[in-house]
Amino acid sequence: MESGGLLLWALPSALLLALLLQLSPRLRFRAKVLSYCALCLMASALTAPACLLWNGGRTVENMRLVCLICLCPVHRIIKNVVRSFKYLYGLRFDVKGLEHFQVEGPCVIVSNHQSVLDMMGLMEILPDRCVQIGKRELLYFGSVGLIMYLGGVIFINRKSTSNAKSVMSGVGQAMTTDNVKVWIYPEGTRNGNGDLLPFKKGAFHLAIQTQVPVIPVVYSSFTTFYNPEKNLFTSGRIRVEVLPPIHTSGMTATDVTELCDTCYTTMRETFFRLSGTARRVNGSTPHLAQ
Ligand SMILES: CCCCCCCC/C=C\CCCCCCCC(=O)SCCNC(=O)CCNC(=O)[C@H](O)C(C)(C)COP(=O)(O)OP(=O)(O)OC[C@H]1O[C@@H](n2cnc3c(N)ncnc32)[C@H](O)[C@@H]1OP(=O)(O)O
Ligand SMILES: CCCCCCCCCCCCCCCC(=O)OC[C@@H](O)COP(=O)(O)O
Repeated sequence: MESGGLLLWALPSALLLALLLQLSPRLRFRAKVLSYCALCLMASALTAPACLLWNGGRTVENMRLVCLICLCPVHRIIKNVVRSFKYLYGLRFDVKGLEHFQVEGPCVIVSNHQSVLDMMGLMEILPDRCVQIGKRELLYFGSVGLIMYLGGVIFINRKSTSNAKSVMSGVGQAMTTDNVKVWIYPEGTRNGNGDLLPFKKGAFHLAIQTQVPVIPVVYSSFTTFYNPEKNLFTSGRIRVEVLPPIHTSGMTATDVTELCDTCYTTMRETFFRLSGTARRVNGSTPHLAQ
């Protein structure tokens, strides 16, 4: 019989999979990360048509759509969908300093970047009218690329500094004319080793060129609950702090390095404080040591 045959195969296969997952921590870790990717892909595929229908294309307004599903007046679809993921993975965010986002007009937000899980931390506190800078390759991640495109993410080619610089100077103009905030990960890549990488300078050039404040945001280290080397992915608590804005009015291109160093030092100290880790053995600051 059809259903009998199905049961004959499906049941032992499911049991075997459960046993394998139980036996192999690596497999368990991979399965959990894969489930996160699949969730992102699926949620994006379901959300993209709503964004397209509502606003007819790419706009920062997609971040604050009326939620058609629950009919709440000011729900922001992408933000709220991603915010719900944390319950599935048992993650909690303790956020401090949200009042610092209350600046008039545009600003550059800089934060540390540890893993793909950062998307949850980003959406947890994302202010209105804020777009992110992302690597161009993300555009090709299927429906996730599409939802990022629709949400207004600005894609840069990291391999070409001149291309990235010209894209970012276009961003500067849009920021002031359209009153848009920009979120940048100044480390330029993910880094989960319990410290910050040296900062790239694009974010600080942008802030000075447009004379807007820089607002640093720091997420505590994920290493206690998420560590690919140790196949660790459990529930956990993330401390988040939005730091006071650093104003750039009057600064010129010669101040970029100093602004970058100030942000780096402040964020690194905050990172260690939030993570409950002491400074690295000799307390060296790789960025300043270069
Ligand atoms: C509904 C369900 C949905 C579920 C799914 C979830 C969807 C969620 C939706 C939406 C969330 C989206 C989230 C996206 C997240 C993406 C994350 C990433 O992809 S992170 C990687 C890419 N981001 C960056 O790389 C930015 C930071 N990078 C920079 O700013 C760099 O500075 C860059 C690329 C512009 C250049 O990088 P260089 O590697 O060449 O290094 P340098 O040292 O910074 O620059 C070289 C020289 O050029 C000067 N320079 C840089 N920028 C300049 C400028 N604008 N003007 C003049 N000079 C500049 C610098 O001063 C430096 O010169 P001197 O060494 O100081 O002499
Ligand atoms: C159809 C093809 C499907 C391919 C797999 C889809 C995987 C979906 C993953 C969803 C993750 C959500 C967004 C991730 C953003 C992110 O964190 O990207 C990493 C980059 O910032 C830094 O890149 P890197 O230099 O590689 O560290």
